[in-house]
Amino acid sequence: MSFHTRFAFRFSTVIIVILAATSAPSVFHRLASISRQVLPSTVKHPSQSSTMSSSYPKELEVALLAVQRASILTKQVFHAKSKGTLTKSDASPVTIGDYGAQALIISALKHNFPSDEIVAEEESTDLQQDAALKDLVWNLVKETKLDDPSAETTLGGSITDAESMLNIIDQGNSKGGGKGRIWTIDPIDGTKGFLRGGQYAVCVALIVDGDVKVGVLGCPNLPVDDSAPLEGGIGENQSDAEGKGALASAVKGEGSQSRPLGTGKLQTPRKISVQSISTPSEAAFCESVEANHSSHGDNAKIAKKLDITKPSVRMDSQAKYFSVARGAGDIYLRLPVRGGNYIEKIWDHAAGDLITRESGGTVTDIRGKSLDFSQGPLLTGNTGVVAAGSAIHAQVLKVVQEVLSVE
Ligand SMILES: Nc1ncnc2c1ncn2[C@@H]1O[C@H](COP(=O)(O)O)[C@@H](OP(=O)(O)O)[C@H]1O
Ligand SMILES: [Mg+2]
Ligand SMILES: [Mg+2]
Ligand SMILES: [Mg+2]
Repeated sequence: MSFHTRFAFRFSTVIIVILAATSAPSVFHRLASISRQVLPSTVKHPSQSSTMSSSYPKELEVALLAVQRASILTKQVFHAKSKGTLTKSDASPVTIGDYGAQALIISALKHNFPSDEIVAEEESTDLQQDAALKDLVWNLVKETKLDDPSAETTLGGSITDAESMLNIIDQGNSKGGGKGRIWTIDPIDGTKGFLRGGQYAVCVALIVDGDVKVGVLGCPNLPVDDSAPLEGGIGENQSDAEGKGALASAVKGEGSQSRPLGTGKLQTPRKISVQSISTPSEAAFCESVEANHSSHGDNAKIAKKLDITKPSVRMDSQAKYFSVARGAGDIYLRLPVRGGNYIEKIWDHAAGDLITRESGGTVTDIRGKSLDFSQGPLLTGNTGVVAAGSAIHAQVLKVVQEVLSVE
């Protein structure tokens, strides 16, 4: 790094620390006031909520609270001018928000379920080599708390110092697989969306013997209102202003729910379900903003063949799964880019896949196979994703296969 680059970086580091310190109270205040205005009914304590009847009550409660707490951290970074961005070896971005959220989530999971394994997206190597960035992440992590002390006690696992934080980030290094209890974490899914002020999601799922049992998605920039129309555009005007911030969850066999994201006690959840359209021509469909993550051209051909007239809605992250699951969108296509050989990662899909299926949707790859989370960190057995309401999925898949010439 040249002296000038180093100076510029240090300078931006100082600015972000100041911004984080000065903006945090107002962000908290604003969030508290949002939850008072929009969310009148709060549950008394998470353990008394509807998570009680679940077959994974503790797992669901901890995952919900962990996502909620990590989202407080990501929202602070979202509002900061400089987000402490590094470029990883695969040329993708990672920010102090990704590292901080991962540290907080892993500490809660390890505290509550010490023998479970974790497959998480980030690792601390780049952070170890950058003391300024590490301090920045540590400052965020140590300051971020839910505003309900009993929820903080439930999460537990407070991190003592920056070095332990690095160690905790790297506890998400399990190789995954088809045996035992494995959590998968995407601390910020849609980092590119996060950086450009669009949609992003904090994602946690529990996989047991290869099968997703619990899924939670925190989407700070999605509307609280499940019936709000899908927002288009690439997201410059998407934000976590009043009325935004939604938390989706599902437990296998028990349906799926949405609730306001909040900052402390879990809010009362509502059941969600896909929209009951029976013909794809009425569908609203969503796709990645990034053209190299999913083939926009093939999506357009498929939409045309299905007589879909509404323009596709482009949004980043697993917010797409959540949108289909609550009936705001109807179809999410993630089609392999021609000539590419990308293999999808489990943390980009586990929570969204379960939430969509538990909402009455069907999720397969382009061959009609269910997503297989038992193969390690990668979805090596699958190509692409076709998610839609069960009533229209077969018709959509047929056209996907025609357009992509899938045998
Ligand atoms: N060439 C590629 N094809 C498909 N997905 C890709 C990709 N490169 C990166 N991704 C994944 O796409 C995710 C974002 O998805 P979307 O485009 O739906 O927002 C990224 O998650 P992260 O942002 O967590 O890194 C990343 O894992
Ligand atoms: Mg990433
Ligand atoms: Mg991701
Ligand atoms: Mg990510």
